[in-house]
Amino acid sequence: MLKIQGLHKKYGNYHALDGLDMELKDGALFGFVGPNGAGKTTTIKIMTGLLKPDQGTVELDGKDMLGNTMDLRRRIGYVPDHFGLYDNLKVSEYMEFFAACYHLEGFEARKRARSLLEQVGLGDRMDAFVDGLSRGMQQRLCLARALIHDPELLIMDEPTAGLDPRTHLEFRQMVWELHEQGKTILLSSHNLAELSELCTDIGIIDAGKMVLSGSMDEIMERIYTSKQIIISVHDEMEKALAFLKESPMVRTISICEKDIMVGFTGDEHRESELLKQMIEAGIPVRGFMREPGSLESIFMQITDHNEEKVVLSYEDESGL
Ligand SMILES: Nc1ncnc2c1ncn2[C@@H]1O[C@H](COP(=O)(O)OP(=O)(O)OP(=O)(O)O)[C@@H](O)[C@H]1O
Repeated sequence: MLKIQGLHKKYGNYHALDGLDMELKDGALFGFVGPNGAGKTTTIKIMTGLLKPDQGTVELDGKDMLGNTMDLRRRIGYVPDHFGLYDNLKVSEYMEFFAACYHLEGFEARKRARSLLEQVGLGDRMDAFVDGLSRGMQQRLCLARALIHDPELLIMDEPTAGLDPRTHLEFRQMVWELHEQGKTILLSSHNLAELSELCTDIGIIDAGKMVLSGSMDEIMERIYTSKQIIISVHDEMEKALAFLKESPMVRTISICEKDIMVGFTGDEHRESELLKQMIEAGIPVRGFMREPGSLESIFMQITDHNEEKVVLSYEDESGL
């Protein structure tokens, strides 16, 4: 649906986006994750036509959008990180104001506003003033506003920042329902754990570049296979090493104290095959396990610039 290629954006001498590529598939619930200052908001502002990049393309269904921001805005609903609400309006007036921006007026506008407000749980707040709403309610109002023109793609920048746990949970439920109803959704956050439970796809941005992206299943598989297998054998170390060198799925072998660390490209099934073959070859295996690791630990490694980037080196080698 949305394809971004080679985005560059500088603020003065600071390179906020440095050749960012990104693809958002039709129907995806995409988690756009990165540490503070990684370039999420800058990317989102370019996607929504609010900021011009120095270089790069943004296409929606194969059509260039940078020169066609009116079309872009018709097809996208945007919830910014700062709500920018008009405090002195009533909730219903606020919704009707935005409906009018999309040429929706009168009965149709009121009907659509009421239906959206009910959907986000603000049906009983039509006559309340916007500035009297709690932060969670203002967030939901912003969401209703972003849906007023029934956009195909909904983009939300850090939507859960500052929400208490209960409101947070309700918000996630709402996002999930919108996704079930067929909306393509992009949510940004610096909290990977939060998005990994909700999203179908994840893109991790760091220092203005997309460093890892794909469906949750693909990413979990990559993470799993990027972890080494730790094998310990009773004596017979040489025999074990000779065997492993011949195994086609073994990518790297190193020795750490008495353990053999094996970079292995196979899945869980292949992993148990390897163990079986080692035992059948008469190697006295005492221990055999994958290194523990999680999406969160990989995120920390990717975004900690002092550490080796495990997933990236794996990606480079495997060509995935
Ligand atoms: N208008 C601006 N002028 C100068 N620098 C800017 C401007 N907007 C953003 N930046 C800088 O560009 C970098 C990327 O900012 P951006 O807001 O896109 O990151 P982000 O990933 O959304 O961060 P956060 O999670 O903190 O909101 C940051 O270092 C930020 O300080």
